[in-house]
Amino acid sequence: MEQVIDRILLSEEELQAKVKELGAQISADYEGKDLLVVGILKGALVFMADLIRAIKIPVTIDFMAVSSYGQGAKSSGAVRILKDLDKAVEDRHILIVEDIVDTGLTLNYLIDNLKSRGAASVKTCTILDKPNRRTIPIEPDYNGFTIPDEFVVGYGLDYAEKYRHFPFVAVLKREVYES
Ligand SMILES: O=P(O)(O)OC[C@H]1O[C@H](OP(=O)(O)OP(=O)(O)O)[C@H](O)[C@@H]1O
Ligand code: HPA
Ligand SMILES: [Mg+2]
Repeated sequence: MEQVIDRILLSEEELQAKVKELGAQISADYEGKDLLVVGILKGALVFMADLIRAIKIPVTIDFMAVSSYGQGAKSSGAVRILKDLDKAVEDRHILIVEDIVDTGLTLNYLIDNLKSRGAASVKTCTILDKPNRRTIPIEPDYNGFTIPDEFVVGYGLDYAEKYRHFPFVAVLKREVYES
């Protein structure tokens, strides 16, 4: 299994400590507000599960699934909604939870989409940020780690749907996705 890994970038311990910090910050910022946490499937699954347990105020959760990467390591450029929210979000404070902001395409699309539905506010939280790859100038409101421009897997992130279950974040060997 580990033959596909070039190196571990973030250990399980580092990730868990950062999630606790983010949860505390979000709990303080949204104190007294009605917060809807929206996880973006599938990548955000693992981070979302940890983050909501680190948030100490009442929240409700929902999910969307969008896809721009498909099977490969490159974005196709177009965002598609594969699964929409269950309920209307008018007048709700929304926190979008992502695993990574890369080109910014997905997050930019989601922010516009949810604002156009009349949300009271839309903020974003990601565990990883890869700013060198940005094509749309957008910054997450809450970010765990800024990482270099390398393809990473684990903690929810996949390559061709594999490796999401690694409890750490690792750089994939180039030969895995360039072969
Ligand atoms: O900033 P961007 O360039 O838009 O890239 C980030 C998005 O790409 C990945 O999703 P993907 O389409 O691979 O779906 P997945 O979450 O199911 O893996 C990732 O989970 C983010 O949602
Ligand atoms: O580095 C990455 N790894 C996995 N999925 C991704 N989606 C955008 N960037 C990445
Ligand atoms: Mg993916």
